[in-house]
Amino acid sequence: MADTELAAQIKAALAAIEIPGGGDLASYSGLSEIIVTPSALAFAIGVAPGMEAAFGPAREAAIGIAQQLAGSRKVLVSITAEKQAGPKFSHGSPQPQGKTRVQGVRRIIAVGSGKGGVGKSTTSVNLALSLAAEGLKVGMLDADLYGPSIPKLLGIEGRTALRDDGIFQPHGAFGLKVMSIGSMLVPGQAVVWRGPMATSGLRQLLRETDWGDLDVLVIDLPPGTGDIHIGLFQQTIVDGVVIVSTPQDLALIDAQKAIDMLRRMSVPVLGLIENMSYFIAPDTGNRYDIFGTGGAERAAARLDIPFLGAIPLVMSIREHSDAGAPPVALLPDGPEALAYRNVARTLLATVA
Ligand SMILES: Nc1ncnc2c1ncn2[C@@H]1O[C@H](COP(=O)(O)OP(=O)(O)OP(=O)(O)O)[C@@H](O)[C@H]1O
Repeated sequence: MADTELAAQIKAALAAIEIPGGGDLASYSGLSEIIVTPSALAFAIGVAPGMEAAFGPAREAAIGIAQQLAGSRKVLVSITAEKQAGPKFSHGSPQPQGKTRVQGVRRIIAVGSGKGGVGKSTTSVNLALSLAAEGLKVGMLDADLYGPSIPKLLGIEGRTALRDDGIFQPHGAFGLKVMSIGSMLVPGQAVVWRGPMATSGLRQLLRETDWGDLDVLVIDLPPGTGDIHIGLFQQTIVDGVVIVSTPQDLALIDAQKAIDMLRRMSVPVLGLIENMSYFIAPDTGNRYDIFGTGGAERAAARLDIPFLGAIPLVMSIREHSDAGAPPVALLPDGPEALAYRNVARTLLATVA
């Protein structure tokens, strides 16, 4: 059956569910679009603030109905309270309420960047592997719902992450426990989740994954500052965020914006990593500071945050990463891996 047909069939079946205040779920204006992917089915029920609990039974019934029709797909049905007026962050989002920890996860370190393409995901993966090399139990969550690249970087693309009881079973990759929205998509498929639905999709990935017992969960955030960041920081205790930047000024200006948001939301900024900092010539091994030196370090000092280190621009990082063999796993004692591992050690010293 085509995805659109299945979505229509589920919507029709939701007419059997009564909602608080009268009426049925199928014709309720707060019902989002029903999204069907090869291995997941997701929709959200938007409710007025304070009505979340009242809609609980309708959500349960919707999950039951959707699951019957969805086959082996993982069903995600979220209740999202509409935004209410209140003190504004950059996006006019609600004030943070109770933040909680994720079961079994001792620390969460998120990796962000001011803009896309600075190598945030590559850095996240190698940072997570470097923390594991220090003897920690490490998990990795790809929160970049709009461009999940972790499955590709860790060589788990195209593998679904499901378990019978509806709880996600993370993938094992190079000793990491890994979960990504990308595990539910076919390669190249765009994610159409937006706004509150993306936020609650991420919440489910975070909370409904069997992480077991982790010392650290590294979260690869989307670039910039958006609903996903705000939702995560409002609901979850994040021990700190590491910002990845390239040496160019423009990228640093964007990084400053991200740091500003974190400060406004009282999320600790653990430090700045300068990626693609200098170029190592593959033939001679000579170092070239193609963007000048020390830009990120000076920016870190100006922003009063730790400078965690610099990662060189090396062709082999790109080639190996894009082939699903991250340098820290492939050659843990190679020069590229050592650059990441030094950053991880500095980070651990900073956190300690
Ligand atoms: N230090 C590096 N040396 C060489 N290439 C790198 C380095 N870091 C990242 N790259 C390459 O740069 C490209 C972008 O990296 P990556 O996908 O990690 O960026 P990103 O900031 O996460 O991007 P997006 O915003 O799209 O998620 C990739 O092809 C990656 O292999």
